[in-house]
Parts: sequence; structure tokens; C-alpha cells
Amino acid sequence: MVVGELTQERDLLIIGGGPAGYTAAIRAAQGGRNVTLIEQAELGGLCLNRGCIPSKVYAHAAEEMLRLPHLEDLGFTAPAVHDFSKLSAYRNRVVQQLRQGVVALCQANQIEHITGAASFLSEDRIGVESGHQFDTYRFQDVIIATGSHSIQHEESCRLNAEQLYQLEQLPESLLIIGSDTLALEAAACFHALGTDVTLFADQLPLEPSLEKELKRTFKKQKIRLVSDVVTRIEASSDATVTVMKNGEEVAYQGAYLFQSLSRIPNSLTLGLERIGVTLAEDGTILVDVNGRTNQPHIYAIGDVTPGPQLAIRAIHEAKRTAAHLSGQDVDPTTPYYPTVLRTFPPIASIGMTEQEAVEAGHAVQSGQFPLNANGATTIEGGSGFVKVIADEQTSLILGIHMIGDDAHRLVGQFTQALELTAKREDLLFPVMAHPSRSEALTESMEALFGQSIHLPPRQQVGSRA
Ligand SMILES: Cc1cc2nc3c(=O)[nH]c(=O)nc-3n(C[C@H](O)[C@H](O)[C@H](O)COP(=O)(O)OP(=O)(O)OC[C@H]3O[C@@H](n4cnc5c(N)ncnc54)[C@H](O)[C@@H]3O)c2cc1C
Ligand SMILES: NC(=O)c1ccc[n+]([C@@H]2O[C@H](COP(=O)([O-])OP(=O)(O)OC[C@H]3O[C@@H](n4cnc5c(N)ncnc54)[C@H](O)[C@@H]3O)[C@@H](O)[C@H]2O)c1
Repeated sequence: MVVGELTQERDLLIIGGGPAGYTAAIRAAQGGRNVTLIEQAELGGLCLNRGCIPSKVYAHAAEEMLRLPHLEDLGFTAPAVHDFSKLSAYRNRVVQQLRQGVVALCQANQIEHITGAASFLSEDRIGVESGHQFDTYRFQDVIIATGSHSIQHEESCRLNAEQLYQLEQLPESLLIIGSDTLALEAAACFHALGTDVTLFADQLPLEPSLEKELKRTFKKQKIRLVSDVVTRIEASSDATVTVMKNGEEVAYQGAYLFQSLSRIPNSLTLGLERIGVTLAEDGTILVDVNGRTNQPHIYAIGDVTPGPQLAIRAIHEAKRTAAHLSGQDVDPTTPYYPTVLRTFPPIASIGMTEQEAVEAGHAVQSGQFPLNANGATTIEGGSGFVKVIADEQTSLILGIHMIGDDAHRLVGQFTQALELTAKREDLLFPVMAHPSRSEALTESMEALFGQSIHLPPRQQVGSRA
């Protein structure tokens, strides 16, 4: 090991170049800080290289594939054969292009990029190990953005979430245990691409009418949904999951098994115990509303801190902490984080369910509009609904839930409505493009009063709880 002789002085150090780290680096550079970004692997982190982006390349391919029968309706002769190796190559090109973009943006913002694994030597000094080289840096401030990792199983048939989207061949069969976004997206996506999928999940953690509709969709698509309790997992050359059904053991076999387990924060190899940074029991780093730990000048953001392990949170926190460290005033409010699921059709859900609204003391009113009564959906195909939940007395919008094509595109509109504390009239008044699926939002609002235009009176789905 070659140890650098002098400790080098730096202004703001950021450890980890995922969506949290590189976003914070760029925003802090915009705010006038001299930024050094330390990444042990590749810029872009889990999200860009092995998570959000690869999984959405697959979701995009699956969505296009599911549209093939509709293309035939439109007179096209649809290609029938899918070459998975071309999809893998496309995934690699997308990831590489986006990663090069991050590298170029860091350069353009004069961010110093160091490759190596960082750990703390003292409250104001870190060491960075890169191959045989070990250099030390003293900092004014540091942001820890080291993310999280999944358990890696020894058996080659047991995959974690990252490995699932790196496969070079489409699995013939796949067993999935879990009911979170990862498990549901993987089940929908691999099934659409041609894998025989069995999903072991009981309750899906969604707004109840979305859960019901997704279960119905899975059934229609012939995704095997097993809700019996898993009693045994065996893995050798392939995987077997055994459940208890009516007092008897039933076994399911698959070429691969993906079990969506809790992710582990990357905090334990940083030497944080040496400098007294407080961790929660699960290893996440405890921070205040600005992302500051119990040590002054040491901040943490993204998956390595408590909260939903989502890139959208990592990005929000990165901007907030970078602004704080650039001397700007920061809004401490926690934003709405929408649930977005790239199932087929996709799901977008934000704010309260009816039950949560009742429990929070609201006089709840809900309205629902089916997409098969929406012109754009009749043209383009598909089904689903938009459901809106409001407070009858104050007319505040409390939640918006959609299953249907374009849900992941319309979710921005829903999020803005909730962030702007919209009232019923705010969503009833604006004119929507025609024909478009946005009109279904207006009609779900009208359904609150039994006034949807495109539904006969007996089908108006509005209720009070
Ligand atoms: C399959 C999958 C799909 C997903 N899809 C979505 C999605 O659609 N939408 C969404 O919002 N979220 C999604 N996520 C979650 C998202 O990927 C994470 O929430 C996000 O990557 C967290 O960002 P981060 O910057 O905190 O951490 P990471 O992206 O994990 O980045 C941390 C970086 O720090 C580096 N690092 C760690 N330790 C050190 C060290 N000691 N020294 C130097 N560098 C270090 C790592 O190499 C890594 O590059 C998905 C996750 C998976 C697995
Ligand atoms: N579209 C999206 O937003 C999107 C897409 C894909 C993935 N993700 C990511 O999915 C991940 C999961 O999120 P989460 O908050 O639901 O995670 P979580 O840690 O709460 O749960 C993950 C899953 O593991 C299961 N589980 C947890 N502990 C277990 C145990 N000991 N034994 C067996 N099963 C266990 C849970 O039932 C659940 O199905 C996050 O990293 C998230 O960012 C998000």
C-alpha cells in the first residue's frame, strides 16, 4: 500500500456518486462550493447502473411488447420474435449514455472526481483507498451518500434485485417472494417478456381499490399469485419454494428465485463508530431536517438514512442539503413521495387512502372514473381508473390514485395538485387536452358530485365515508 504523505485540504467532500451524491455535488457547485466527489465504483450509483434505469429499460420493452396485439388492430404486422440479447445490449447503451452524461456534468461543474473507497479517520479527515494507493483528505464539510446494498446469495439461482436486471438471458421461470415495488415490478415485467412467473405475496401494499384491480390484472395476465404462507426455500441448481395450503405442503419450482428483502445501508465500513456518528438500530445514519448528523460538518442523505429507499427521496435530500451547505434557506417540509409502479398497466398513487383520511378525522368524499369511458383510452386501448379522495367540508384534495396506461406520466400532475394544497375547484376548473387521459382526472373530480359527463347516472362512482 502506498500512503500519500500529506493530508490534502478540501472544501466539501461527498462520499458516494449515486443520485444522492452526484445531485448534491452539482447543486453545491452551483452554490459556490468547491466539491470533491468520491465514488468507489461507477458514477450514477445503484439507480443508474443496476436499479431504476435498467429496470425501466425492461419495463419499457415489456410495455411495447404488450402493445403488439393492439398494433395488429391498427393494421401493422407485429414482429413475433424477441431477442433478449438485443435488449441487454440496449440496456447497456442507455446506462452508458446516462453515466457519461453524469461524468460530463461533473466536469462541466468543476467537480473533482476521485475513484476509491472512503472511510473516516477522524471528525475532519477521511482516507480514500484505491488499489494500492491510500490518500487522506481534510474537509470543511462532508456529505455521506453511500446508499444501500442487497444481500448476495451464494447459490447462483438466488438473485437479488440488482442481479435480476443484469441477466444476459431471459429466465425460463422465476419465483418471486415479496409484495413491495421491486417484487411487483419484476413479476409484471419478466412475465410480459415471456418468463413463467410465480409471485408469492399475500396483501399488496396499495390503496385497496388499486390492490383489487392489480390482482385482477395479474389473474387476467396469468401471473401465478400464491398467497399461502411460505414454509421452506431450497436452492441448488434451481429453486423450490414450499407453501402450506389447506394443511398440506405444495412446492413450486423455478430456474431462479428473487426474494425482495430489506436493503442494508452502506454505513458500517465507513468508520463512523470512531467519530461518534449516531446510527439507528438498522444501521441507517440519523440526521436532522437539513441532513446533518449529530456531528457538525457531517451530513448524510439518500438510502443510507432512514426513510423510503427511493431515488426520488435521494434527489430531494441532495438538493436540500447542498442548498443548506451553500448558505441558502431551505424548506424543511417533507414532500409527498408518490408510489409509482411500472406494472402493466402502471400505477401512480399519492396522498391518503379513504381509510387513512377517515382516521385523520376528515369527512371523506371519493370519486372514481373508469378509463374505459375515456376517449383517449378507447383509441389507444387499456383499462383502469382514476380515483380521487377529498375532504367534503374543506374541499381539500387528500389523495389521487390511478391504475391505467400513462399513470406514471400523469403522476407529476397529481403530485403538483397535492403540493399546491389543491381544492376540488382547482382541479375541476383547468381545461385538459382532448382527447387525453388527463380528462379522467377531471371526471373523477366530477364523480365526487355524481357529475361525470361520460358516465350514466347509475355508474357514477362517488361515495362518502
Ligand atoms: C431494481 C431496482 C429498481 C429501482 N427503481 C427505482 C425507481 O424506479 N424509482 C426510484 O425512485 N427508486 C428506485 N430504486 C431505488 C434507488 O435505486 C435508490 O433509492 C437510489 O439508488 C438511492 O440513491 P443513493 O445515491 O442514496 O445510493 P446509491 O445509488 O446506492 O449510490 C451510492 C453510491 O455510493 C458508493 N459508495 C458506497 N460506499 C462508498 C465508499 N465507502 N466510498 C466511496 N463510494 C462509496 C456506491 O458505490 C454507490 O455508487 C430502485 C432500486 C432497485 C434495486
Ligand atoms: N418504482 C419505484 O419506485 C421502485 C421500483 C423498484 C424498486 N424500488 C425499491 O424497492 C425497494 C423496497 O422498498 P420497501 O420500502 O418496500 O422495502 P422493505 O424493506 O420495506 O421491504 C422489502 C420486501 O422485503 C420483504 N421483507 C422484508 N424483510 C423480510 C424478511 N426478513 N424475510 C422475508 N421478507 C422480508 C418485505 O415484505 C417486502 O416485500 C426500495 O429500495 C425501493 O427503492 C422502487
